[in-house]
Amino acid sequence: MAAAAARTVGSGVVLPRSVTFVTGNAKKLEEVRTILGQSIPFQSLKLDLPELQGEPEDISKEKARIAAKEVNGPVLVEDTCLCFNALKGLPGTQQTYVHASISVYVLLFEFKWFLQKIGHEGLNNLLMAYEDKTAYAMCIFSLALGPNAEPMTFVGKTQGRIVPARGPNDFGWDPIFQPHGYDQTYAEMPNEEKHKISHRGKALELVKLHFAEARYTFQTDSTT
Ligand SMILES: O=c1nc[nH]c2c1ncn2[C@H]1C[C@H](O)[C@@H](COP(=O)(O)OP(=O)(O)OP(=O)(O)O)O1
Ligand SMILES: [Mg+2]
Repeated sequence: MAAAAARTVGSGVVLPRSVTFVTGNAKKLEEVRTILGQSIPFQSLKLDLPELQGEPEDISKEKARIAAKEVNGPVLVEDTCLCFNALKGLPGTQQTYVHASISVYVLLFEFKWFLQKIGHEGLNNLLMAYEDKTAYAMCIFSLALGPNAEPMTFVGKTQGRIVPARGPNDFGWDPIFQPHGYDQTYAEMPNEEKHKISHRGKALELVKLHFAEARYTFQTDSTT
């Protein structure tokens, strides 16, 4: 996971200032604020980072590199994707992965544009011909301690399935994702419930753990 983590664990590394969480997505920021609470001092910056392509982990790391240069300081970014386990030959997707040993294709969407284009119903329709409606939500946070530091990544995954939309429509594909073991969609769940089991909640637990171990201190602590 974190290449630089070993170097920082227990060392109390001094950072020039608190970490900036960079995102253009207000709902993400709201969730990150709620989940992190007072555990990590951070400020936020609204910046539309480029929608990159490639392996999810590389996308997230590259976002962090770009953001760290912009901010010229420590940054945290994240990239989220929804991955359908059994969907072949979808036109126009960015990535097609062969999954494990069985030749099931996993399609990774950049949902920002995809969801906007075809909507919740469209996403359900894509799976109409397939028995396998399973999917997973994946969130990859990248932490770069500065513009020249190699980003560390923290991955959270939640398994579930794609269902016809239920619940409030105020965050992306929340209404069509029903996590395994629950009879509610993300959108129907109370926020605290979602955060306990969500891709973002899990990834942020790892981020918190890293901060607890690394014991960063900040030269100018501009906690907002
Ligand atoms: O928990 C979530 N529940 C439902 N939908 C979600 C969630 N998390 C991200 N999403 C949506 C937002 C965007 O349509 C796409 C991810 O794209 P992604 O590039 O990571 O987000 P973004 O461009 O909106 O913000 P950013 O500036 O941080 O890149 O999935
Ligand atoms: Mg984005």
